Amino acid sequence: MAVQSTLRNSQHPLRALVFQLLQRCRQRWKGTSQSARLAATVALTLCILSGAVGGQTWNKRRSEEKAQGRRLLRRNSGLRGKDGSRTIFVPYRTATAKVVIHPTKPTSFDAHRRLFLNPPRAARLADGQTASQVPPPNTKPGLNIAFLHQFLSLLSIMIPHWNSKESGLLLSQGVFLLLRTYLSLVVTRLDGEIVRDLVAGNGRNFLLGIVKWCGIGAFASYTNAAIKFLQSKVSIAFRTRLTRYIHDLYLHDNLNYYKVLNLDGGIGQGIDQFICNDLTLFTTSAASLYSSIGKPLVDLCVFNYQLFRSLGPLALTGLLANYIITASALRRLSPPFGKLKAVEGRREGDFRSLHARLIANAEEVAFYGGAEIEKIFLDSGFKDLTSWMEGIYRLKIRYNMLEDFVLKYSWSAFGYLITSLPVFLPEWAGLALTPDPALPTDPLQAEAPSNPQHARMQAFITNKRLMLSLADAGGRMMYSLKDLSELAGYTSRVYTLISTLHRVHAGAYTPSRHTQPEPYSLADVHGTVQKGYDGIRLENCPLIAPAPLHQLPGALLTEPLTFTLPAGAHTLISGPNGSGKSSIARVVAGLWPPYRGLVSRPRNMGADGIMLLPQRPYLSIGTLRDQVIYPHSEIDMRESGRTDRELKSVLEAVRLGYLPDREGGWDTRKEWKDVLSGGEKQRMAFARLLYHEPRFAIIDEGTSAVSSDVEGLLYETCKARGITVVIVSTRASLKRYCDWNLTLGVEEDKLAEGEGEEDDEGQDYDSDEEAELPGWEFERIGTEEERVGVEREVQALKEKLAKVDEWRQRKEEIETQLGQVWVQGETKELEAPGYLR
Ligand SMILES: Nc1ncnc2c1ncn2[C@@H]1O[C@H](COP(=O)(O)OP(=O)(O)OP(=O)(O)O)[C@@H](O)[C@H]1O
Repeated sequence: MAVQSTLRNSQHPLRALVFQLLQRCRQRWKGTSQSARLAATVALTLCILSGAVGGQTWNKRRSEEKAQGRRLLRRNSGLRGKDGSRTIFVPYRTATAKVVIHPTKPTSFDAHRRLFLNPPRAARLADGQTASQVPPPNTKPGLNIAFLHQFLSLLSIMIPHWNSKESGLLLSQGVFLLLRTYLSLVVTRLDGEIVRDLVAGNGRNFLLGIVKWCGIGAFASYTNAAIKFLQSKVSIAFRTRLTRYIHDLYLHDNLNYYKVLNLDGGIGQGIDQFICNDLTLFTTSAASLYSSIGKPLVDLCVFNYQLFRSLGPLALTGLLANYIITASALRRLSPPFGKLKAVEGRREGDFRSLHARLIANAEEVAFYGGAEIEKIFLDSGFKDLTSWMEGIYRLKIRYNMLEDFVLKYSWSAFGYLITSLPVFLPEWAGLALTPDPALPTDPLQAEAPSNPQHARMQAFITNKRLMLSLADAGGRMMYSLKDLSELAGYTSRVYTLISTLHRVHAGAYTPSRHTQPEPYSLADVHGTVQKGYDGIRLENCPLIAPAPLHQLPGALLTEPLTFTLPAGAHTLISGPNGSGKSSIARVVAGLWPPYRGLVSRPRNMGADGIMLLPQRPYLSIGTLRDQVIYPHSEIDMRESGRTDRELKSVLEAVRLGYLPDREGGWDTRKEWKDVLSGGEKQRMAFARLLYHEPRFAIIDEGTSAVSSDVEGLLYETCKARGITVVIVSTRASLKRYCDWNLTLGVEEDKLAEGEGEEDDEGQDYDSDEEAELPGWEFERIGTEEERVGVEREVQALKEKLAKVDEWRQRKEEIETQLGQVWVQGETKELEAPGYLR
């Protein structure tokens, strides 16, 4: 009995609890009166009845919802709630599943901005100066305070309230994790008992032990499966929260999706890699962290305690010293996994964007036959990625060798040493040597082995298993440290994405203290945008093409513009290529910031406001109907009371009335950008214009691929529907549809002729720097001056035409003279010229 483990002395707490509860219920039932039992029966009957009625109502509502879901799914549509939420239906197995999406509240963005744009000084680590660079570029992803801050900031998005779904999932996972540790303990004890009974030749107890083993095994398997399931659920829940948050911020009305790529430039072009890949890796890693660190931590505490009881304080001290020494050695020798993972993510993103580029421009590349060169680009992108990954694997070899040796072999050798303590040094062994008389007697105690050999065997097996479990827990803990470093890398990527989006959203481009912003950089924006003006107005507004990175200065394109377009002032914006015509549309749409001056425009985009048709026609995914009503969805269309019949008349107005029949109806889904021709795409853009009927429309080269007979019809139809058109084009012939002409890129000398006139309008051309810039002219089409000019031109042409007969006669004379020379040559060969002789 000297080395008998005390594990067998403690009563099963679960068994005791169940027993106690059953006892209490039995006593209560016996003590209740007849009337109380009657009341309970009536209450139970009522419960069953109301449950049945409720169930029926629920079932009816559910089948109605299912039918509605199927209908809406077919139409690519959904429902909109009063609180701004959207209910959509997605295919799920053979039916549909209802998904309610609540938009992120603006106040949540405001609350989070502090976390993402102004982290505590300690969390910035490398650079406390640069406020607009969060995290600063030289902060290395790794296990440091910055990581803690970044992770907690992301956690506040992933678990917004203590009573959210994610907290519930984590709690249930925690319960299962504890249960698994408890079951491991039970298995450990059972293992010792089975071996003991086997060695003692106690067949009945041995078989009983095997049956118990199988029962516990089944339960443990369920527990393991439940833990994995809950881990995946947590990962998906985290990903859903973060993805929706990022989508709300990215696709905000503030046009962050354009600005983050074209103005900020902080995260390059690979934002899709951040959202689709890095976010998944981060959430998977974060969800597994809970079980991969939580479980070993609990195991370590419980198993250490059991070993302490079994093997004594010396063993515990040895174990703890072993952990501390090996953990610090591994940490010191481990490569910077966080940083390596972050760079790998960026290279993956670069490679992915090369493919995305090829997909988007497949036709153009095919026309040029550019497969070879594109392959070189792709191969070199892939080479960059693989050479980086090979570097990581090379670094890992050394570390994995060390890790394997330490965690598998040196730890088990150490374990044998520890478990041998009671054998070789019984006086150092644990509390098992002095059984506590106060402990309740185990029912199996009676069967405790009387043979010290068997007892020693049992204790050894139990302790060995405990040591193995402990080594396993410790090993997992060490592996988790590596996972933690990788998580730091993913965290840094996701945090960088969200902080950049917040920076773009808030326009937080303040220069660092004691420094001046670069002129015309994003920190030097002083213009004003006035929304709600019934027209388009620019006042002293220079056109500046932003630099690809927000710290750099932008490029001035023209002198400051001043013009006003009220309703009905149809205008042509013309000028040479690259003079900044489309840039005016960008400034008005809010894509580019107003660096100086004032920009006024209607408040709404679309109906009763302003609409801009881009130079490259865009066709969205979805049905044919979705192409006409874009950017409306079918929900918006139905809510505004529009019908398919109206859509048909809109298509007829742009000479596309044949499309619904040709394509098989309004609900047909196709890759429309490949189905429609260039001219059809442009006419579809006009169909959208006629559907939305804005007050103002800026049409950028909107009819360059449309046949000339339809071109006039499109503009005239727009004007007839009360849309004020602003045509951006290099073709002066479009003047005929306009009343005003804004010409950009006007030569300096031509501008000088009208300088006095411009000065009267109060424009400022004094600056030497600005005087070198191309100028502009804004004039009315069809003025007296222009009419006289055109008449003079016509007169000149008439005079030239009158001379045509005279010139024709002269031409004939010359031809006759030349013919004579040739006739001479027919009879007698012409002599060679003198210089050849
Ligand atoms: N996103 C951008 N970032 C930086 N510069 C840009 C950007 N977009 C355009 N530019 C530059 O701004 C200048 C004006 O471009 P814009 O597209 O307004 O010219 P445009 O007059 O419309 O030309 P085109 O007649 O060829 O369409 C060009 O030199 C162009 O290189």
